[in-house]
Amino acid sequence: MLDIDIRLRRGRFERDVRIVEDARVLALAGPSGAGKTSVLNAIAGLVRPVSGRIVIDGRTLFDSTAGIDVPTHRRRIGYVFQDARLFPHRDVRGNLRYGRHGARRGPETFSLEAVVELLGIGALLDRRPANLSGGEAQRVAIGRALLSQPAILLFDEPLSALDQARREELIPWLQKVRDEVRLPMVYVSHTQDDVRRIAEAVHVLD
Ligand SMILES: Nc1ncnc2c1ncn2[C@@H]1O[C@H](COP(=O)(O)OP(=O)(O)OP(=O)(O)O)[C@@H](O)[C@H]1O
Repeated sequence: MLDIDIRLRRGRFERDVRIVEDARVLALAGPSGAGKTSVLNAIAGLVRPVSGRIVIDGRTLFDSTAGIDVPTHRRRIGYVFQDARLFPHRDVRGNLRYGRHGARRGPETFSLEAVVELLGIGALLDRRPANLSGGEAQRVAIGRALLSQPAILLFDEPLSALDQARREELIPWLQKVRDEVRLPMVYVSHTQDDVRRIAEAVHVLD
């Protein structure tokens, strides 16, 4: 599913990362500063590796030898961050619709109705982000990512800004997304508990 062999450089940080993994849902673990976010950003096309290749689900996104560097907007990435990063001036419906801007023309895999149903956010559609709990905001952020019709979902510590109760609330939704959308997922986390409950395999960057 994931075939990554890259050299990363971020300022003075430099390391080789090699991940060859068949599992559909992979967790990336490891200490702070190990390069987890940099790997996600390299997959998303936001950080350019010095060299190497990134192949996901048979699709080559980057290959320095072959001169391939697919632009970010063509990579079909759904990215969910620590904080939901919703637009404060738009209601939930408006935030979800924004996800479609990034979508390619063509058949829609994830419709607004299906995403609202999947994430249980129908009652929130007219609310502004300021009136959502952290967990609700993350569900909307996941919905927005799905509406961009991604081929892969990237999660960068989606629980880490939430308190324990909200984490417990969000995990079943993440499991539902994992089981129902069947996309490749790369899930970065510091904590073993959510890794164990969400991922099929773990790759440790140390
Ligand atoms: N734009 C940048 N310029 C210089 N150095 C950077 C930049 N971005 C990241 N780094 C450095 O690259 C290294 C890896 O950072 P990265 O954020 O990928 O690690 P991480 O494993 O995700 O860490 P954390 O768990 O703390 O989020 C760190 O040493 C960081 O300081």
